[in-house]
Amino acid sequence: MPDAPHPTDFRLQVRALSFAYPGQTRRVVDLWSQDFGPGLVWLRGANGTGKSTRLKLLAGALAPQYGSAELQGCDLLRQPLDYRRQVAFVGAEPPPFEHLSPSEYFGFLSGLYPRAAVADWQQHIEGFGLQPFLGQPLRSLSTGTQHKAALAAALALNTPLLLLDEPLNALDAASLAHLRQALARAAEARDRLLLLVSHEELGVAPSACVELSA
Ligand SMILES: Nc1ncnc2c1ncn2[C@@H]1O[C@H](COP(=O)(O)OP(=O)(O)OP(=O)(O)O)[C@@H](O)[C@H]1O
Repeated sequence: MPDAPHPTDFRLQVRALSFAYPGQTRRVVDLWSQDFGPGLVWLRGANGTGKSTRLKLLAGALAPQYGSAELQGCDLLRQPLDYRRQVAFVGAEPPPFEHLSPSEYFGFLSGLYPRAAVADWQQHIEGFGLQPFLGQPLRSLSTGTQHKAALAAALALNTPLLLLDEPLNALDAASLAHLRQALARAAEARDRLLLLVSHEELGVAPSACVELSA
């Protein structure tokens, strides 16, 4: 008889998720079904295979025309607030709320996400060298510094699902080393998933790779 699932086990089920951008007939994501367990999963594929679009769909930032996803028993479409409280996403765009400083940005988000941890935020501030920028509006910071602030905040929210789009891009050596430590920890986790898209080598062993074909 199979073991009963452990209460902390992680589960994301994607079912027939389908999406075409407005005004286009071609579906960039077409009936995508996939089961994900915990750890660090690398979503790979050639340019234009819809990797970024898939992360945005799973983040709830784009609405699918068909299909859905279930995260820890919460349905993306039927329970959107409960679902989104379990997801953090860092895309290619600068973080929203550009008038806020990194400290205010994390303070705002930590009120929305139940597992956000100030101690983790401080550890990522240090790892990404963000101390000098904590009080400055995000919009006044360089693109790389904004990206690091977004990564630090997303990592410190400790959501069951963390989605990162090209997180290694444009990072200085010390920040890259810090992010790689975080990726290595994510690969060991049993109660959460870090799903990432990267054209760069990760520098750590992922738990699994998902290869998309054109
Ligand atoms: N906002 C948008 N409006 C219309 N089409 C879009 C939009 N964003 C992406 N696309 C199109 O959707 C397709 C998939 O794009 P997406 O960025 O998801 O692919 P990707 O696999 O992440 O690509 P890459 O490896 O180049 O980053 C592409 O053909 C792209 O031109």
